[in-house]
Amino acid sequence: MPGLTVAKFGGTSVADYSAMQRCANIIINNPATKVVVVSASSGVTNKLVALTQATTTDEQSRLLIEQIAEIQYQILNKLGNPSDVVAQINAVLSHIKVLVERLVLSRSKAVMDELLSQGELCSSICFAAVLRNKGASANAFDVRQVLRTDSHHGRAEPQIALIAQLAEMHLMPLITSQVIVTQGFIGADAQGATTTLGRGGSDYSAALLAEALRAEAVEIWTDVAGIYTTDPRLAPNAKPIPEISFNEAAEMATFGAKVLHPATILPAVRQKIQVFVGSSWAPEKGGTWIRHQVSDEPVYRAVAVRRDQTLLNLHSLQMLHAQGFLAETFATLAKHKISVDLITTSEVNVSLTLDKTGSDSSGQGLLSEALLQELSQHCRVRVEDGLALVAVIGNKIASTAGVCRRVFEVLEPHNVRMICQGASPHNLCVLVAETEAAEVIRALHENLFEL
Ligand SMILES: Nc1ncnc2c1ncn2[C@@H]1O[C@H](COP(=O)(O)OP(=O)(O)O)[C@@H](O)[C@H]1O
Ligand SMILES: N[C@@H](CC(=O)OP(=O)(O)O)C(=O)O
Repeated sequence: MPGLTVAKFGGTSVADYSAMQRCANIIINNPATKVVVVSASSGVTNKLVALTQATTTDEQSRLLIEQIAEIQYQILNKLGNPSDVVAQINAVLSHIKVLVERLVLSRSKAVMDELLSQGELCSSICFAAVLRNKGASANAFDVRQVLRTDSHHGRAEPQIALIAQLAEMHLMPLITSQVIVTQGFIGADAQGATTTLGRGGSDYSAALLAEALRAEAVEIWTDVAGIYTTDPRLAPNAKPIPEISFNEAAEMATFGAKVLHPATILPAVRQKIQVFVGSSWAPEKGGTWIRHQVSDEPVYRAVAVRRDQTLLNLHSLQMLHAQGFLAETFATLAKHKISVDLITTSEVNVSLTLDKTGSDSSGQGLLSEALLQELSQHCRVRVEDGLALVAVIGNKIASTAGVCRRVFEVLEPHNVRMICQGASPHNLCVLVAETEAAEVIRALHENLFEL
């Protein structure tokens, strides 16, 4: 649809009534916004994840459900408790209780996904009501009617062609006359079972819907005024980036800039849809435009960090002058649905880090006992945790002289476990102890952006 904007509001932006009001003003001020994608109110998905854990006691579950209800009731109270909206929220809250009981009987991943989806269902119902309260014609819409995925619960794969067809059929006719408020993060498989796209997946949902509806722009409204040269919480001197290319933004997201989910960029790249990132607290501050082509492509664009990294070190004498060791290793990892991130090799060792991007919504670890046992059959396996991947992101990094010197001069006091450079023109990354990551980020940011 020409001129259409899809706007996504993250958890902090729809945390409570006043946050929702700020977002409603943003929507009302831009008549091009016809589709609104919301995350669960801040903290709700974490509480739902806690409810899925086998270790959570009945008493803890009761408290968690009470806290989730309290977040919704505070919003409803400020709205004057409209009876239809209260009834819808109560129905969701009752369903949460039913799902928690069902999980006690069977720890099914399908039930877990359905439970996790309830946060987004609540926030979309409340947010549509906030918009109506301000005079807008707005309704909540169940995204599961259009966001078709496979059945890989916890990390479902969207089915692009079907999403386009379903959106054309069910969503397009609605947006000619009203604003549709729908859920990020969740979808449904061919049987109608609820699925989730992995933690932080609402940005991805917004981009998928924008692609399906052939929108002109996607807006990601969050709690920072755009993408910064590094996480402003880590380095107070981080600067906002007014414009950035798809490639650079994708690298930043992949390497841990939490402000954007890594998969968000894919639909935008496919359809050349520009993406805006801004602050719902201060929309007047502007933000970052992510575009296909940008006027400036500096060598150093940003520094990002991805925490909670696992290094897998595989040692085997069979590797020496032999063929097939890596093929066998990767086949085993693929069988266990693990994708490898970084890799370095020596004569008898391979070190690799695991890709946790869009990791399973249930928060379960990637390395299962079965996988480790299978790998141990053909090599010695050592697992190192507590690591963080720090990435310098920019352009022509691999072909610019002096980059390594500027990066390594600040790394001197730190033990670097692994270095990857050269595979991509857009990054240079180092693996360091998680406890040193913040210091490494600050030092790199100072050296590359503040001098
Ligand atoms: N390079 C960066 N630029 C801006 N924010 C960043 C960057 N890296 C990490 N962040 C963090 O991302 C946060 C926003 O992401 P998130 O909390 O997932 O938002 P939301 O709940 O709106 O989806 C910011 O508060 C900021 O701390
Ligand atoms: N609520 C989901 C999806 C999401 O994207 O949230 P947020 O936009 O707040 O990161 C989560 O917490 O993972």
